[in-house]
Amino acid sequence: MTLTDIQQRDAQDPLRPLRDLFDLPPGMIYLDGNSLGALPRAVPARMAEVLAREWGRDLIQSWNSAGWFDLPARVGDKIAPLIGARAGEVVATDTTSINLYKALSAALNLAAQDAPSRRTIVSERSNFPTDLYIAEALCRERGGTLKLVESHQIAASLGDDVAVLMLTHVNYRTGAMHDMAAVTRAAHAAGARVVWDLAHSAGAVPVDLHGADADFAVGCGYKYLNGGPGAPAFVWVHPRHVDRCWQPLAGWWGHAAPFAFTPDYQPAAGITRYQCGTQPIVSLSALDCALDVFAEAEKLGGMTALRAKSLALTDLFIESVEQLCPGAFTLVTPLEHAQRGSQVCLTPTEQLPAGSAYAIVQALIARGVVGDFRAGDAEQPDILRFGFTPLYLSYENVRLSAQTLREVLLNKEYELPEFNRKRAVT
Ligand SMILES: Cc1ncc(COP(=O)(O)O)c(C=O)c1O
Ligand SMILES: Nc1c(O)cccc1C(=O)C[C@H](N)C(=O)O
Repeated sequence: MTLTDIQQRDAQDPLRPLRDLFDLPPGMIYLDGNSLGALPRAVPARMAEVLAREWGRDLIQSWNSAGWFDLPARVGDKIAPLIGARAGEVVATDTTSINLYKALSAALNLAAQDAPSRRTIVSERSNFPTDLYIAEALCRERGGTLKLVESHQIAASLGDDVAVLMLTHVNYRTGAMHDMAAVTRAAHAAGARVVWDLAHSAGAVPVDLHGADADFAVGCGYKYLNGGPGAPAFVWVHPRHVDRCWQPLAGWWGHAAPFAFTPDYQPAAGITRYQCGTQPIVSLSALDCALDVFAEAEKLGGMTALRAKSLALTDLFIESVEQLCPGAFTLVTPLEHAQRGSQVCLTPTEQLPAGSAYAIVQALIARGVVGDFRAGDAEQPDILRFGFTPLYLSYENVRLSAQTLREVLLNKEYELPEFNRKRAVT
């Protein structure tokens, strides 16, 4: 595809107006919205209002007058249509790790009621570590077993000991996406329930939790939902399960009558019981405001249009890297659209020095193309990871990123010492 073709595609892009809703540094091509979403332009003014008026002037009254107390549910209602949930079924609260603890624990509680011999949690070895750590801790606490398998072994691993299958919909290192409906169907047929981590899906790919008949889901607020660093996460539980048991962090925000201050715990009906304690209202307000971008996106075709553009962007990046950096990288992300999230991951071939992935990413960042690096081990290769947020990226951005990658390789910039110094966050 020529530059003129690419520019024509941008000119015809129906989602083009959405880019103006973001405040991105001039000259930067931001390919890391899968780790920390960009700042929506409306957020700073909203934050100033929250600080000056809601906190500064109205103080304690804002719990009622500014609706602070209901904010987790209101933000949840904005997330619900992006993940195929209904109004009143989602709360924005706590972190993904904490919500996972609550959801997994509740799923184990359901199994303890329905089929007490089922005490195993199955997950993928390549799942994001926090998911595995939380599952491991829960199993230690409750005497269950965590069984880790490869992707192709999931169906075969669902024996009659399995209570829960815990999966991340889009893998953080490879960008590979599960068929949520098919996997959920297989798990249910085997007598297990499924907890889905939507960290790399919510706001990036269409998700239909009800359509897939999922059981539990959690996800991040700071990635494709653009809620800002440390933004609250979210949790959803299917209505058939939600009132059947407590979740373990039964704090007062999940009580049926929190201001009755009774000594005993009575869980609130529905997803409210998945709240624990006082929420970070300033952060929640930023996420609340950031989600308005998706209301604008809805007018232009919503998640279906965003998905079409995301696939076109990742296709163009894959094609451009093949053309401009021939033989330099192996594609880690699946080529098949149905199996691809909204990111492209590459690993260097033997054409490049071993261990050069980190330095290549740093050299790209120095040139204004921001992706990230994920370390590998004996089984998994080092990875250059590029997230493509269709809300604010253009086709020209994509071509320019591949051209910049070519220049980094031609100039051997990965050899420079300043790009080989490892920082704490990669
Ligand atoms: C799949 C997945 N789950 C969870 C998390 C993060 O969880 P938390 O928000 O608790 O740090 C991430 C990324 O940080 C992730 O990629
Ligand atoms: N959650 C993060 C953090 O607290 C600091 C730095 C990066 C992150 C990330 O989002 C990592 C991310 N989940 C990943 O997919 O690698």
